[in-house]
Amino acid sequence: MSGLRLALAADNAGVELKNILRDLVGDDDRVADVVDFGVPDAADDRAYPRLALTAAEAVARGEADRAVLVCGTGIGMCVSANKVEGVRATVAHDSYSVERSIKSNDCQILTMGSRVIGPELAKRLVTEWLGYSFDPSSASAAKVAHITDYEHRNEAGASASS
Ligand SMILES: O=C[C@H](O)[C@H](O)COP(=O)(O)O
Repeated sequence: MSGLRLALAADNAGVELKNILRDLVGDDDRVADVVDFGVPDAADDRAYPRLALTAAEAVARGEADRAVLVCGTGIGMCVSANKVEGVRATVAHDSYSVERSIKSNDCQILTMGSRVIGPELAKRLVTEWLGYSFDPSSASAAKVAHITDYEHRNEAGASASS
């Protein structure tokens, strides 16, 4: 895959790792553009949902193809981003989960916890993550479509069992 437009965001717990990852992806030929939604440094204490929702909305609008979001655990960023319609976000700190988040689940957003993972492993995982793409002709596609269908039906008041 080439020409990815990436969004990045972090709260003050994750900003140091986010900035390290920004340098990494900025040097990656597979990345066409990087938008950093902040925070710029640890003095900025905006809460993680504000950063996550801003970045996830950019993904939902198609302004970014994918995003990497960092907080202390990755959990708050993940929970927040998943509230945005059309977004599939996951926290992942291991190689297999990172791979399957794309190949099985077509997740556009990877979240990480700076208090969970070290910078070198995080850099390696993001480098791997950039190399994966979802195959819309795979058996996984219908499963992901079920999620999307639910979102659309839920707008109309349907239930998960319908
Ligand atoms: O999931 C939340 C993040 O880890 C955040 O960086 C820290 O949140 P807290 O201050 O509420 O623990």
